[in-house]
Amino acid sequence: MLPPTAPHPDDAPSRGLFLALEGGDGAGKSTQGRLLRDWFRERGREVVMTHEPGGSALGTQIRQLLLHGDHVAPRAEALLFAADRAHHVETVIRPALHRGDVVITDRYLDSSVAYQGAGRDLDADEVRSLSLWAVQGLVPDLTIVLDISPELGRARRGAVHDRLEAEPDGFHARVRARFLALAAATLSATSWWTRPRTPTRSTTRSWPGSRPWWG
Ligand SMILES: Nc1ncnc2c1ncn2[C@@H]1O[C@H](COP(=O)(O)OP(=O)(O)O)[C@@H](O)[C@H]1O
Ligand SMILES: Cc1cn([C@H]2C[C@H](O)[C@@H](COP(=O)(O)OP(=O)(O)O)O2)c(=O)[nH]c1=O
Repeated sequence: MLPPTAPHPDDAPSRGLFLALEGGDGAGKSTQGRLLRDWFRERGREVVMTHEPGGSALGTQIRQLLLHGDHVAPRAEALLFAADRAHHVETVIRPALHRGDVVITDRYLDSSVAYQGAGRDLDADEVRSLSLWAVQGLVPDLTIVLDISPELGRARRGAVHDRLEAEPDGFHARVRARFLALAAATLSATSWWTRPRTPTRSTTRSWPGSRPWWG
């Protein structure tokens, strides 16, 4: 496992707010992200809405390889998601937080733990520490996990499937179980040493229709 890296000097407590939306495919992350963005904008905050994989120009190319290319070996897959995340944090997320903006990302580190660490046959702790190394310990102030069953997720997505979405329901069931376990472990075990004052919190709530989950 990779050793912990020193916190990045830009991650001072005075920076912006970093929120991550996580969950299975079709859980409603984009929908809730837009509602959250509007909520903050109505209150005068600058909001950067972004996503992984592909939240940067380089990331767009990595996304193509990951989601629409041929077979990718599981370890190569984990490294490519981590590379996308490293570049995304360095060029998009950290500068926005430094300006004091609210950053809302559709997927972040927990997606790698769930998809590569539980969906694939990789060690989840190793996958987490790979990503923590890639982002120099930057964890969200709040992670919101939206829960969905593999069956409902598939029904919502319709006929179009990328390489990960095309995995069988058993894969998505393992991913779901890991997301729920991450949400249950309200304070992530790794966040306290990276940024003790702003630990990652996770929660699960169901919500009716397309209302915001906090409404
Ligand atoms: N609460 C909800 N109830 C029913 N359908 C929803 C709900 N939230 C989102 N949807 C629909 O499900 C589909 C996937 O939603 P989306 O927000 O794109 O999910 P994700 O970003 O997690 O893949 C979309 O067609 C969206 O309109
Ligand atoms: C960020 C991330 C995503 N993924 C997967 C989850 C999704 O199946 C896929 C793409 O993300 P997704 O949010 O579904 O993108 P979109 O809604 O635009 O299609 O990548 C991982 O396997 N590991 C990761 O670290």
